[in-house]
Amino acid sequence: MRLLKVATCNLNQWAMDFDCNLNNIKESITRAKGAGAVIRLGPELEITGYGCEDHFLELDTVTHAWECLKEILLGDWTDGILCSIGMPVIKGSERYNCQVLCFNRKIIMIRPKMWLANDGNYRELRWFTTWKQKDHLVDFQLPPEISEALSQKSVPFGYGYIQFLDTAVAAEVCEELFAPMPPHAELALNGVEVFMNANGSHHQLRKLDLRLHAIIGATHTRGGVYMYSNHQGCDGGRLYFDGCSCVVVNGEVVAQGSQFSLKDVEVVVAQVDLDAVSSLRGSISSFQEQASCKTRVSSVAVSSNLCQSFNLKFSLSSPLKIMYHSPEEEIAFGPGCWLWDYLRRSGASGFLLPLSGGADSSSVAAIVGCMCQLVVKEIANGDEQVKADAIRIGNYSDQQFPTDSKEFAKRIFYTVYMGSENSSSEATRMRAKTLADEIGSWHLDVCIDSVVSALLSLFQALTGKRLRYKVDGGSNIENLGLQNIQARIRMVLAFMLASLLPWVHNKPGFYLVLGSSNVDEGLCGYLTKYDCSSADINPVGSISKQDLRMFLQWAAINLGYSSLADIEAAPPTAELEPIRSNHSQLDEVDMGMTYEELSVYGGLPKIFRCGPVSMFKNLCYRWGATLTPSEVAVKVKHFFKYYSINRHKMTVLTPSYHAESYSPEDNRFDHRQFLYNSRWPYQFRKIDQLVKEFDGDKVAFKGSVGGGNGMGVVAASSGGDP
Ligand SMILES: Nc1ncnc2c1ncn2[C@@H]1O[C@H](COP(=O)(O)OP(=O)(O)OC[C@H]2O[C@@H]([n+]3cccc(C(=O)O)c3)[C@H](O)[C@@H]2O)[C@@H](O)[C@H]1O
Ligand SMILES: Nc1ncnc2c1ncn2[C@@H]1O[C@H](COP(=O)(O)OP(=O)(O)OP(=O)(O)O)[C@@H](O)[C@H]1O
Ligand SMILES: NC(=O)CC[C@H](N)C(=O)O
Repeated sequence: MRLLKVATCNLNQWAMDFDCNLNNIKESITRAKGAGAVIRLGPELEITGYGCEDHFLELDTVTHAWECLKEILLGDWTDGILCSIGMPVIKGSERYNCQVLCFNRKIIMIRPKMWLANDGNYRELRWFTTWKQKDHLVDFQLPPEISEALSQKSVPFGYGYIQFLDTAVAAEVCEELFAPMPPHAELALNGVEVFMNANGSHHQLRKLDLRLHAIIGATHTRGGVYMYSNHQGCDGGRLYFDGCSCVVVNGEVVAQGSQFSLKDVEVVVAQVDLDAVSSLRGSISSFQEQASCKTRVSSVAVSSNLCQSFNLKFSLSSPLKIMYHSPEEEIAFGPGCWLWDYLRRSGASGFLLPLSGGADSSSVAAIVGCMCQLVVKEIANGDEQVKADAIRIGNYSDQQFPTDSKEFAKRIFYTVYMGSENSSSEATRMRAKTLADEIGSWHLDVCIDSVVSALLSLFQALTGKRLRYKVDGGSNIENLGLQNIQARIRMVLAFMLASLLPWVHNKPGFYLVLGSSNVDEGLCGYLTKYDCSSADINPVGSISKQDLRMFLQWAAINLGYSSLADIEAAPPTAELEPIRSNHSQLDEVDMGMTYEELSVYGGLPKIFRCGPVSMFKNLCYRWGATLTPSEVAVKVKHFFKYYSINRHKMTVLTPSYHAESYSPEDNRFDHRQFLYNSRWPYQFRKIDQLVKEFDGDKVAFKGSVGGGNGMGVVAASSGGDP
């Protein structure tokens, strides 16, 4: 037997905070060594933080990374343990995203990333170059101060592996795992038994499965020990890196770290037998055949052993049942942990939320409540960092600290119901108050009518015109104007209260304003620009209404906020128009589309890259059992009209937690123009031609393809005629 103890970790790094990052790295190595591990893997670009973005273009960033690495190498951290440390490295004039492999106070090899992540949220090619010289390792001259301090002039740089006396170990950097031809296949044929994958991978609802499938697939049929390390937390942007560092042996998970946590450092250790890898490989004839004619990959020899031989002090890690969170839990814990990092790092003293008693703002309130519950639980588990942060944010004195989530919420969370004559239905007012009581927030109930009427009087004095709602005989313009005044006043009041309420209550600092518009409203623009959707941050901005409603049902039971069940059951309404016996304002009626339809529309342009015409064709298949092509055409045109006239609103969307692959967020994710010809003359004409062709025959497009979410199957090959 060749027994090996390995450690990987989740680290909560913060882009550009070198002290924080270095401390976490040192702590993780200390814990890995304490557990007896001989390999320690850390996440991608862990010294700088993954999300430094254009700071990577600054030479300072790379210099500071070397300074931190020097500090690690000058101490005893790497004694007897192979450490993979992620950082940027400049070689000649190019900058590479690297795993620096260190052992016994020396750098053994530098492995630059060969396939960069450059889609969706990722744009690594803006800062890094891919390493292309796959066939040999080159000599890298260490920067003079490093070289002097380590008494080491140069180090092998490039694609290759480290050959120890008793095993071979290689790095595979994040995206490389997901590439069509991942390096681990060739490395396995070259005898590499242990793979170290450093990641910067973000949370997205229902995504973990894809990641684990790739890791399991990497070693299932070709054998190997696959170590995966990821960041965990908000490192300064919209993404939440969702940990899940793990170790997989021959396709089975034997150690798995948490996906969501408030911890700064979590070390995951596994004890494995490398003979299980060689034995599996020896039993697969095709592996043997391909290995016998492999392309040789370069290696660096290290004359040390990593493994122990058979002994009874060493137990082997057994295969685990993989831990998956439900999507509802993902919504509670991902945004909850992201909010905590944001709060503790922003210097704010809490959050303020305009709480309407509707589904969206109530979801945000529940997520803050969940955050408070997580904080109290983590303190009870003995986490000193969370305790110190909570004492500072909650302004506790005399050795006090949070022990009850409602008491903690009272200190750090204001909720404000801002009723107007249209929204003061007793039902929504009471829903907001009951929920606030359940969560424990400091709740205020304000009437904004006097401010609204002051503005209307000013307008009348200025123009001589008095505005009327449509139900009172006013025009569309008046109707919208009246709604938007209320909506925007709420935003102004929210910011005023967030900055001044702490002063009123003798608390230090300021509160962050939370927004709560959801992804569907963003897509079709059903929100007032610069209203309460304009806040400091928004934890649900890329979550669909459908998912939020599921979350509310779950949270009513699992977070103990039972009033959320009533909130979920109420029909969504903006409550900006007067309620009359023959008129009440409902979102879906106002928008001319349902939230269910919006969830479908959302996926087609972004995930499946459909323009209006292929969206029409795909929906003919999906909805053909119940709608004629001309009815589908009307819906598609309606969506694209509102999508395009309101796209400008996405440019000022409040920074939101990224949770969905169809987020329309314009700043970092879904890059599109914001001035459109909203008549789409060319595309709509094409749709009309198709409608004429098919409606003429009265062909019903029966047999919706795919089922399930139904958008994938046909859309992926978009363009096929129905
Ligand atoms: N192409 C363009 N590029 C840049 N900016 C452009 C623009 N076109 C208009 N604009 C600007 O946008 C303005 C129009 O947008 P906006 O002021 O939002 O107003 P608008 O989109 O006309 O109305 C807001 C809509 O949101 C609905 N709503 C529903 C539920 C809740 C809430 C709520 O807020 O609570 C609102 C409300 O019923 C209404 O349908 C224009 O006055 C102009 O300033
Ligand atoms: N009466 C109110 N009191 C406090 N805040 C409000 C009120 N009405 C609206 N808001 C705030 O403005 C945001 C946008 O209002 P809108 O009517 O579009 O609600 P929504 O997006 O359907 O959200 P919700 O489901 O929370 O009502 C709300 O999420 C809420 O934060
Ligand atoms: N940093 C990366 O290479 C990201 C890889 C991949 N797109 C992920 O989300 O995991």
